[in-house]
Amino acid sequence: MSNFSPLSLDDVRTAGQRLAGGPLPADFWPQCQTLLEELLRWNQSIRLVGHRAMGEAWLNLALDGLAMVPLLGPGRLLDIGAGAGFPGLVLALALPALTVTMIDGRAKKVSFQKHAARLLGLGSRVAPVVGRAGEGALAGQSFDFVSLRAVTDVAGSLALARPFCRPGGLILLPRAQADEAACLANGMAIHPYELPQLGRRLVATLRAPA
Ligand SMILES: C[S@@+](CC[C@H](N)C(=O)[O-])C[C@H]1O[C@@H](n2cnc3c(N)ncnc32)[C@H](O)[C@@H]1O
Repeated sequence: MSNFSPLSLDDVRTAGQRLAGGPLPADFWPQCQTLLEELLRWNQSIRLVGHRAMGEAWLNLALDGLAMVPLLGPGRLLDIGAGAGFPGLVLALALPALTVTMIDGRAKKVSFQKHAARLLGLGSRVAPVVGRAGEGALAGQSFDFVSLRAVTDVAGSLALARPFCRPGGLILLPRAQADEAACLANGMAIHPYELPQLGRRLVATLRAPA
């Protein structure tokens, strides 16, 4: 996106540390750089994401994913509609005690998830799945955390997430500021954050009854 000011790696790290709310693994930044470079390289021949430049990818994919870190802990995360692996892969890199299942209906996107997981040495901590949640895929499985970013509206996201969230588990929806009213109307808690150049966004959460 041409109207983005260039971001230095220092700017990115400072913002990312603030969003994550605590220390990240020592190899997080170089691993994330490798992930985004590989994504943009694949994206030249197979359209996976709308972003074309590194600055945009750092902001929208990496930093935006880090905003969920303070709300997560050890356990199992299901990222529904993860696309090329976002936020799932960023969260797997940021949180070594988290295992991440990513599901998407588009096989080409899941191929990239598998390739990136191998490249980054994420091994058995990451499980990429081709399929559509709500249509039988992963039926009967339950997770400590369920996230959906940019998949469908708030009520539709909650309907997709609920069957996969264990009692007492947490559903997380990273959303635009404009969705705050819809999140509140669905009984969700709001966790606002600020992205450099992109402004205020939020992660809305809903705790499943224990
Ligand atoms: C706009 S993309 C967002 C991808 C990623 N979450 C991100 O933020 O970059 C939405 C993705 O959701 C996937 N999707 C939509 N409904 C789905 C469902 N029921 N199960 C699995 N994937 C779904 C689509 O295939 C698409 O890749």
